[in-house]
Amino acid sequence: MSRTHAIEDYRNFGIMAHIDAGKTTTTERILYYTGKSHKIGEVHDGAATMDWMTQEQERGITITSAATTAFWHGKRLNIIDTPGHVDFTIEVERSLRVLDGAVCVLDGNQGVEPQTETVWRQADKYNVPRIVFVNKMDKTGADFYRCVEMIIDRVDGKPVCCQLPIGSENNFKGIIDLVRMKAVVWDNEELGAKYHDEEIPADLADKAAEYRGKLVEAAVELDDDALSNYLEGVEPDEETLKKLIRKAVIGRVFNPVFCGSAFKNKGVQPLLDAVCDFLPSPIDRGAIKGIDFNTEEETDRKPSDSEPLSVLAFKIMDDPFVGTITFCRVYSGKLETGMGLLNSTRDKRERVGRMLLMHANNREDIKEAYAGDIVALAGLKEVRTGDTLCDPAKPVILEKMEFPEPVIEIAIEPKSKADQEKLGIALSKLAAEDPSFRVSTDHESGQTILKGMGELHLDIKVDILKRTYKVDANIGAPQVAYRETITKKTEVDYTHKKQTGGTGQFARVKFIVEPNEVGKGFAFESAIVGGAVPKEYIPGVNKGLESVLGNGVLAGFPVVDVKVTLIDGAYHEVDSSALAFEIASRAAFREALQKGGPVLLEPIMKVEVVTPEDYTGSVIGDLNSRRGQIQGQDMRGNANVVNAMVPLANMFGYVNTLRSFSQGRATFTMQFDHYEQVPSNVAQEVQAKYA
Ligand SMILES: Nc1nc2c(ncn2[C@@H]2O[C@H](COP(=O)(O)OP(=O)(O)OP(=O)(O)O)[C@@H](O)[C@H]2O)c(=O)[nH]1
Repeated sequence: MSRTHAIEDYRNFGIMAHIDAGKTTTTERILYYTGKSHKIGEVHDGAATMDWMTQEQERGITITSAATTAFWHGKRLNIIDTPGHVDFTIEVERSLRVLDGAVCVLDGNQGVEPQTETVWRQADKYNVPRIVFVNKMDKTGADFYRCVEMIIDRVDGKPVCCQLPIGSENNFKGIIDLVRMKAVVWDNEELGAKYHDEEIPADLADKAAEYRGKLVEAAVELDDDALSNYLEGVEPDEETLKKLIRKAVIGRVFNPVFCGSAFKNKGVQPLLDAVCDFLPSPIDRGAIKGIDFNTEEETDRKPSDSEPLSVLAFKIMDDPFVGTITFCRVYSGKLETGMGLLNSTRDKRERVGRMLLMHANNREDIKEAYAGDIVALAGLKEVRTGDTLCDPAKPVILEKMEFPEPVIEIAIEPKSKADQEKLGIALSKLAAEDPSFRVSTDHESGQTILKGMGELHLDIKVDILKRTYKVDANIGAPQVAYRETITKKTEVDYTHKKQTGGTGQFARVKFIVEPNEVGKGFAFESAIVGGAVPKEYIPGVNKGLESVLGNGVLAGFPVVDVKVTLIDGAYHEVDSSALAFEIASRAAFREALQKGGPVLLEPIMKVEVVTPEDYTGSVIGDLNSRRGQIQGQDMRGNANVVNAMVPLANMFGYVNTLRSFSQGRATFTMQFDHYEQVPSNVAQEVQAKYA
């Protein structure tokens, strides 16, 4: 066996969108037209091929990213489904890492929505080239040109139209292809599989000429020859124009815009052509950066089969038939079944057992995979999302992923010993799959605490625990993940002395404890000169300090952004030990936190409410009563958009409140923004509740 497609003919791409913009429907159509899926699974039937898990189907949102391989006009497409819900941004980031390009799907009526903004910015962060598909052109109120404007206003994108819609709402018939200057019209049969070229309708000729002009002007900027020809009145031919657009996308100079209606089966095939023509191949993306496992020096891996093997695990899933499967992207080299690998992130050996290629409705066992491929490996022992797998003889660690801190937590109490065991196994699997989901044990109560990015995120985990793993448990109410810090610099001098029969314990430490920069966490430094505290006791000091970090003095929340400097101390030849220093440091640190003006910090969420004008007053009044700070208001179409910063503590159950006073017409999204000091009256309540 060898490669079926040259690496230049690969398109690893994702579809990103705000919830409900039509990602799943568009993906379904793509799979149908590429011939791998024989029945279109409508989302409202809950049968969409990309929606794998029951939980997702019931909720109608795509939670997990699955990767599917399809073929179109000689190109090999790996479609990586990215979830749109705000609680799962981590999944979006994770898939963005392994994409070479993306299609950003907009709802033609809603345009750029809050979550579109979020994923757009994430795509900026990972330098992902993208094209835009304005979907739902058949929907009442759909407005292609407004969507294009919103790409500029909302996300500072550079939209350039490559198509224009013909008709809209019920009369949406097809598109004008501005590259070929042809109309493309769909026949209403075979689910839109048939379509044909026509001349551009006379009433749209001027508009088409105007937008063609804009497209050509933007494109010729990318090439001196094309520009000078253009200035002399010679337009680029079709092939040249396509090349220039491709260059613009890959260099992230502008974002070509396409349109259609996935649901009404129009526009998807030209979108696939655009994916092939304009999105980058792995070669266009170049080498991936990494760190040499042995020398820790920077290195890279070129997208080539002849380079040493490097593979990134980006998604772990439990599959009912195969067990745990790990979705991986091969960046360089050749991967074969039976091969021994190094998980360089964890310094653990693995063996490639089964290797699968996922198609829309079947999975194919394969023996070999090449640079650029996205495959699923079954039976790996200990791989987590973000780990690198590589050739043990040429080990490399590819870029590490960063994950935000969870802001919400719930306690879970298994009902029986058997449930306790099932819970343990299930939690370790869930945590491996999703690094934004954490598990810890409460110091005092001994309860198991689940931590996540939002209410829905944890809801879904609990659902999986109960249904997939059959864990019977009591679940506590969701709680805010508070933190503690200090506001003042203090000095403490503490001596631990104990005489018990024979040898005693003696240790003295003197610390300066002060606020650290926000977000910098905890820092410890020893400024001891001379031998006031011998080196061998420093680890004891550190251990003592760290033992306090998980359990602050106000209400037992984690302590953050504190800096401790050891400036002096004393020891005793016989009675001192690391343990004595640990005890002294622990007590000293607690004393310093008490004296340092301790405060509680709470997560503040960025909230955006979209509401019909009639309810704007109630929305604002309600947000104010939730300690919200209104940041601004503006109009989107005929709806009012209210932006606010609101403490997470006051956002529980907001979805129901909003729904009831707006008759279900207002919607909202929120995401974590920053931690902020809790006002003192509220802090007292929190302390009373937790302390
Ligand atoms: N009118 C119209 N409705 C569409 C179109 N595309 C999708 N829809 C509908 O919009 C709803 C959401 O579509 P999905 O494909 O599930 O959207 P999604 O972006 O995958 O949603 P999540 O997976 O929940 O993020 C469904 O009811 C679709 O039938 C379209 O082109 N026109």
